[in-house]
Amino acid sequence: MEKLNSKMAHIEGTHAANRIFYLAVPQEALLDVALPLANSAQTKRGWNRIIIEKPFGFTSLSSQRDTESLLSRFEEKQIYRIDHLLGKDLIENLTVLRFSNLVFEPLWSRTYIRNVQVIFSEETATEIQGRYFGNYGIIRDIVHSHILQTIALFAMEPPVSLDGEDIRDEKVKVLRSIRKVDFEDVVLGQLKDTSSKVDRHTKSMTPTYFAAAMYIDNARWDGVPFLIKTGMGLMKNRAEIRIQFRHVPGNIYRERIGHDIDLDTNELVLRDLPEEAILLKVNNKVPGLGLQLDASELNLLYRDRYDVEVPGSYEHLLLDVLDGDNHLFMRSDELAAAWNVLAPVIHEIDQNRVAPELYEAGDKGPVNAYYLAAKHGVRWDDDW
Ligand SMILES: O=C1O[C@H](COP(=O)(O)O)[C@@H](O)[C@H](O)[C@H]1O
Repeated sequence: MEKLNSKMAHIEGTHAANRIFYLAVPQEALLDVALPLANSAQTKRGWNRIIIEKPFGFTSLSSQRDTESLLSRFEEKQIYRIDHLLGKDLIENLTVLRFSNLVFEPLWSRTYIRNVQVIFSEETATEIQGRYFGNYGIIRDIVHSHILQTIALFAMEPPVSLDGEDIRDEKVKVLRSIRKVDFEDVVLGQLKDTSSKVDRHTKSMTPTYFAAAMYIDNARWDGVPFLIKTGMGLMKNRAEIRIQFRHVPGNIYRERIGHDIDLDTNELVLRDLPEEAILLKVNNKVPGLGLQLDASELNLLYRDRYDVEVPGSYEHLLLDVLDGDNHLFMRSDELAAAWNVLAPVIHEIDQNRVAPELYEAGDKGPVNAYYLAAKHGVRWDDDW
């Protein structure tokens, strides 16, 4: 680190200079790199920021130890825990849509929302063959940061401003309000594969699929199920948030809808994959004589609306680091709160060697996820 410091000082010359250190190192090596760096490689002629790649700890305890050590050498505002999936436009749009349109924010609560679904699935299964995923699994890799941060941004109260700390203050309140997940409301899956590498992980029982029902115990979200499902090696790449609204009370068109009323409540879909779009399902009169209703969608397909190249999510987040905008990066208290949500689930899995349900590559994932959703009054809509 001293050599690194001299080398950088040589490049910087006599100019004022800021430094960003980007650490994509195994979690076990984090402190071995970060602490000497803090001692010997920081510039005194500008600011220093440190980017840390996930996973953010292996257990709640190891994460807490890492955080304490990091905070003994760095200030909180220097630390950027990066999860590139949070750099997707879908995530930023979540708050833009909600807080800059009058038509959404008044509906954003238990009064009008029946359930929320957060879905992230990937076709690829290559990642799970690597050492990292094989050891960490989908809960630490995707749920801990990506899914919980998405829920926090979705469910938070309006922040005082767009300042990173104001947004983080609201996110942490949501994370701290998530009820302890009931293990009955968890489905674990593992990709069935006959190749030797994956077979090794099959024996390790690392989950490659996770579905759960979560509840946020606060005044805004009391009783609203947040259904999450995420997995690798599934039938399609899919990243979306689906918001299903309640039934229209005393709907005078009930008879005209013609089929299952459950299918015909309004639904808002914010989608990143397979392609970026915002969809709103509304009931509409079928053209022609008579009065028959049909569920159609108002469709904002990005590729039709915008002729721009969407920057990669790393580009977005690295620019945020340069700008000192930390709202999409987990603060230490958010990290601890996220561990509090998931640590009991991870503990239960490890303690009782809970066997995941096996599923075929290219399939929809464990059938139990469908029972789980039904138990909470949700039907996964795989087609719309
Ligand atoms: O962070 C992660 O993201 C990738 C997916 O990233 P994308 O940019 O290809 O959408 C995922 O495969 C990996 O498991 C996870 O750690």
